[in-house]
Amino acid sequence: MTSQVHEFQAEARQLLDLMVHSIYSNKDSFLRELVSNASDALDKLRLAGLTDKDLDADISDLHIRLIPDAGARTLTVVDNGIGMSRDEVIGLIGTIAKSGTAELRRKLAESRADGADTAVSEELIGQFGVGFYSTFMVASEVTLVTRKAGESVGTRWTSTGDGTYTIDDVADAPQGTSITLALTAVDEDDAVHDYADRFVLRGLVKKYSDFIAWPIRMLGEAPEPVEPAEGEEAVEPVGPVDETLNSQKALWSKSKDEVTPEEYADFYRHVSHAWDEPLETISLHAEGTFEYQALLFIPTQAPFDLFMRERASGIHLYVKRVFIMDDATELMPEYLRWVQGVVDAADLSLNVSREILQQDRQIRAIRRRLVKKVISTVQEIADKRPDDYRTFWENFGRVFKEGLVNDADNAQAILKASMFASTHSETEPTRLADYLTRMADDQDVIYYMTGESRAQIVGSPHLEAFAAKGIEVLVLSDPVDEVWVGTVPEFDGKKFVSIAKGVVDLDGSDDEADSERDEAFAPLLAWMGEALADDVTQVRLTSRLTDSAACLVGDEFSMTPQLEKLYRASGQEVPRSKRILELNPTHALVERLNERFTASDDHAALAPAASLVFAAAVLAEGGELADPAAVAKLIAQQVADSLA
Ligand SMILES: Nc1ncnc2c1ncn2[C@@H]1O[C@H](COP(=O)(O)OP(=O)(O)OP(=O)(O)O)[C@@H](O)[C@H]1O
Repeated sequence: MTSQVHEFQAEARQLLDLMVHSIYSNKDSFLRELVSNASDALDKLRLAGLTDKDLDADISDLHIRLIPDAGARTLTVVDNGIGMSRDEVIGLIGTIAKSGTAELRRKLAESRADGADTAVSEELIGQFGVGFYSTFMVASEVTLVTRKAGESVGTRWTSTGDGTYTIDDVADAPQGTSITLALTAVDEDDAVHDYADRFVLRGLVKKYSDFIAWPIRMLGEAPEPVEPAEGEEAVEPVGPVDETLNSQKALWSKSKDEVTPEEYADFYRHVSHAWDEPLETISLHAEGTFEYQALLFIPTQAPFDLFMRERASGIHLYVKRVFIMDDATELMPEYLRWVQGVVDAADLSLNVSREILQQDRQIRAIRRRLVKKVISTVQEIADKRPDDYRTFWENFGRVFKEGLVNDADNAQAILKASMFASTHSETEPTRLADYLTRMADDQDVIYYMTGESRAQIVGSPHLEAFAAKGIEVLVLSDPVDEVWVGTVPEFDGKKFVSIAKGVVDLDGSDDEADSERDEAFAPLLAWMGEALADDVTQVRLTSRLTDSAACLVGDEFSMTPQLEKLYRASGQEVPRSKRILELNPTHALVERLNERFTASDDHAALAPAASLVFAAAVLAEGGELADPAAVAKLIAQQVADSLA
């Protein structure tokens, strides 16, 4: 195929544009990205070499090489790794194939609207990770030459970072990938350093990529020619010597006090392809039956694709320092999918397959231990670093809570490390332990209400008497909350009780007065139960209301309307369940209804009022009316009558 000019995909073009005009403060990071990609490519080739005996590729001396050229002002980063086919180059480099692209597009549009101010672009780069494109922060033109292991023809890709790139075939490309940057002018004020300078490169590799497992080599400066001493023969000039710039030490095999926080942070960015700082680093060295080392990170920022179905695990699996796979989902449950890092197991085969991993006893044991460690670390952050914990919770809380549904064994530990909005404070969520300390002596359960939003829950009539009596109620408005409250019965021996279900007795009952009142209302309640039989199972009195006339409650085991809605949204058939209509006997509307009911036998005349009481209860909790038009008609009629 001949030379072809292609256009970048729209998102890729916008991202590139952001890079070319970058005000991102850390320009040096382009090198970390290139080395990281090269290292991944070497990992992949070694693995392919181990598993595919027929692969025609040389894996004898896998390495990365930096070739600075001060005269030409270029820097070339070469690896002899897996390389890319022509289609892969177009697919991987010309487009952003990552999930979360829609989100990226939205953010890019926002950043344009804001005139791409620094904060937006830093945040965007931090969350999305721009990888290869970061080269355009320091290069006016980038040329990539690559040949995939096992293929005979290579590909050249060139772009100046405007809207297009050029693709050519290259007959004699060496296996692997070489990326040449035509460097822009040095601008110390803008943090663009001299990337053709060996001294600068040595420093950057040491700083960002020291732990990379493959050697990163560079030819040193040619030694000054030695003048022969008088009478001696001229010394043969020696060429420059190859240096290895990194120590190649696997950070996960070191103990925590041997590694600096910066080294951990750079390693985190390498494994996660993220650009933020780790919020916490967990290092585990297990000996005994199953020997393994793990180095895990809790990120500061949530990645774009946290909620995408196809998001893989962030755990890289190694066996005795050999990279095996970068998405070992078997090692971390889905609700901890934001954990990034490395697990290096000593006793697995290098050829281990996914199927084997799924059944492996050792993997299961490691996973159990890692899960407990991650949860206890979250709890420690919660106990000791409230600000960091808030950051964590805002980013990952909703996902973390999925564990309450999926990991019964750890549910109590997850609850302990979680926080929940409550009526105690509008802005500050509460830990459950704190809720317990605020409970009155005679309260022995934890009250909660689920709903679609805080506003809807707090405005619902069910909460009235709780608010009036100052009883704290958890305000649970994430979809996952609807589900976990059905599976986790209690915390610390205290039952979770929905204030929208079952019977509530908050008026400190005076039994005699109650039974008189019940008698007085009984005929009305029975009649209303029949009149509204299509919509409710029963009509009864309640003490949970103070201002409203009526509300709807489920029985203790029924689904909430929100949960029904969630099921329907996920395509499952659920019958619309009827609930109980509760009336507030101290409300004028209910009192008058009863007076009219007892005064006349023409009960049918009260049917519209009964229907409206029910409709108002549905609306008050933010629900949807089955027949809004009919209700609107009823209202019009009743208002007209009252104005007559
Ligand atoms: N040196 C290389 N050898 C082989 N493939 C490469 C190389 N550099 C990049 N690639 C391929 O191109 C893809 C895109 O690279 P890029 O750096 O843009 O993103 P990334 O590394 O996948 O993720 P991130 O943007 O989060 O860093 C890589 O995933 C890899 O498949």
